[in-house]
Amino acid sequence: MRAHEAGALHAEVAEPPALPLRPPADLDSLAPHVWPATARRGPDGEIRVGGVDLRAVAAEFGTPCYVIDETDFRSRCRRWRTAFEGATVYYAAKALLTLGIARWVADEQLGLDVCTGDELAVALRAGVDPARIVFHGNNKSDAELRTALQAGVGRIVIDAFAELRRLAALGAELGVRPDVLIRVTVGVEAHTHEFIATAHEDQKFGFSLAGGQALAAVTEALGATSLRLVGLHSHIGSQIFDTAGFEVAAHRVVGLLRTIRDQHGIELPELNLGGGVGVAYTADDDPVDVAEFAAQVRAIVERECAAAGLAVPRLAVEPGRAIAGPPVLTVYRVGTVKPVDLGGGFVRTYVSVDGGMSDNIRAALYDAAYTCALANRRAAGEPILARVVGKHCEAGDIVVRDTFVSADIQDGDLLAVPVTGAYCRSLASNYNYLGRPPLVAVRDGRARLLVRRETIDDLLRLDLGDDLNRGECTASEDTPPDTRTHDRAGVRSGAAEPAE
Ligand SMILES: Cc1ncc(COP(=O)(O)O)c(C=O)c1O
Ligand SMILES: N[C@@H](CCCC[NH3+])C(=O)O
Repeated sequence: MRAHEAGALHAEVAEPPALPLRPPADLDSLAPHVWPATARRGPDGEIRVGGVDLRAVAAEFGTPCYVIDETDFRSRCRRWRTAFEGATVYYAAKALLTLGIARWVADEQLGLDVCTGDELAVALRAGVDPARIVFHGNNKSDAELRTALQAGVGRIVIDAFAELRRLAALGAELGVRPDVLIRVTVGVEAHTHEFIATAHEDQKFGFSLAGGQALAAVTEALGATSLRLVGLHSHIGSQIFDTAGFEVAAHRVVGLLRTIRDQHGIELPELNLGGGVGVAYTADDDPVDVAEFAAQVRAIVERECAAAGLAVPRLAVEPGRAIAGPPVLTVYRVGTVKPVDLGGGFVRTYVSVDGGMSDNIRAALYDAAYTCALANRRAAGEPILARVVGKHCEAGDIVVRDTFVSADIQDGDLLAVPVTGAYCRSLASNYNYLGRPPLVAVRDGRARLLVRRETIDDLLRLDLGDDLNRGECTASEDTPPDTRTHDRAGVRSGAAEPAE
C-alpha cells in the first residue's frame, strides 16, 4: 500500500522501482550492442577500449573523461555509407563535433549536417568540403546565411517563409544561386520523447504539409530566381526504433513530390529523410540495423514513387546518434557511496561520480536510460540496486537512474557509462563551474587527446570581473576585500563614488 493511501502524514515510503529490475547475470559483461565495438575486459578485469586500459586513460587525462573508439566511429560511418550507396549520408554534427571528428567524417566520405554558423565554422576550419555540407536551422541569421553562401555550402534547408525571402535576397545580392530544400513537417507522431520528436504539427520546425504551407513554400521557392529548389526534407525526431514513422513520412513527402509534379510540371530530384535512428543505451534495447533500415527506406521510397509515377529521387539521410553515440563512453571516478533506505525492504545505493548533468544531461532532460560498469576491475560483490548521480547541486543530477552495481563499489573505483557520444559533450555545460571533460580518442593501443579538459582558468578567462569596481577597490587598497561593507541592495558601499 502507498503511504498516502495509508493516511501517513509524514514522509512517503518510496515505491519499489518500477523498472523490471532484475540483477544482471554478470555485472562485468559488456553487451556488444551497447559498448564500443573494441571494448573488452583485460587481465585485471579492467575495461580496455581500442586496446587502451581505461585506468591509464584516467591516470593520464583525469576523470570524467569521454573516450571515443575511433575504429567503431569510422566503421559506423562506413556502414552508413555502404548501406546508403548512391545516396548522400550527412553526419549530423550536432551529436558530437570537434575538428578531429569532422576530419574523420570527411575521411570516410560522408557529408556534414550543420545547424548553426558556428558548427559551420568548425566544419570549414576542419577543412570539410563546403559542397558536402547541408545547412539547417529554424532561425538562421542573415550573417549565417551570408557566410554559408560565401563558403559555397552544398545545400541549405529552408525552414520558414521569412528565411526563404531573406535567402533569396542574399543570393541575388551576392550573385549566387544556392541549392535549397524545403523542410516539410509531415505530421508523424514519432515514438520517442516529446522533446526530440519533430514532425508533429505543433512545434517550431519546418513547413506544415497538412496546412498547405509546404506546397506554398515550394511554389515560392520555385518562383525565386536566386534559389534552385532541388528537393524536400523531412526529419521526424530522434532515438526512433520503429521504422513505421519513416514509412509514413516517406509516403507523405513523396505525395508532395507528386503534387509538385502535377502542379508545376517539375520532379524535384532530391529527398532528404533526416536522421533519427535510435541506438541501444541498455542491453534491453533492440535498435534497427543500418543495412536493414536502408533497405526498408529505399523500398518504401521506390514503391511510393512507382505508385506516383515519379522517378526515384536521390536520397539523403542525416544520422547523428547512430554514428557518434555508441563509440563513446564516459569514465568517472566514484566518490561518495551512500545506501539510502527506501523503506519496505528497499535500499538504493547512491553512487556519486565526479561529473554528472554537466557532462551528460540526457537523464535529467529526457529521462534517458543508461547502464554502467566498473572500469578498473571486476565486480567482487553481490549486485545491489543503485543510482549513479553526479556532483551537482541538483537532485535531478542523475547519470544512471536505475542500475545494479557491485556491493563492494567504493570511493576511487572507476565507473564507465557507455553510449555517451551523442548529445552529451554537445549539450555539456559548466554548471557549478565544472570544466567540460576532455575527449580522448583510442585506437590500436594508443590514446590521444582530441579536445583537452576545460580548466578553471579557461572559464575565468571569459569572466572580465567588474573593472569599474576593481578600479575603485584598487583605489582603496587599505580595505581588505572581504571586510568591505555592502548596502542592503548588495551593492558595495561607496561603489557609486568615483575613485579619486
Ligand atoms: C534535421 C536533423 N537532421 C539530423 C538530426 C540527427 O538526428 P539523430 O542524431 O537522431 O540521428 C537531427 C536531430 O534530431 C535533425 O534535427
Ligand atoms: N538532444 C537530443 C536529440 C536532439 C536531436 C537534435 N535534433 C538527445 O539527446 O536525445
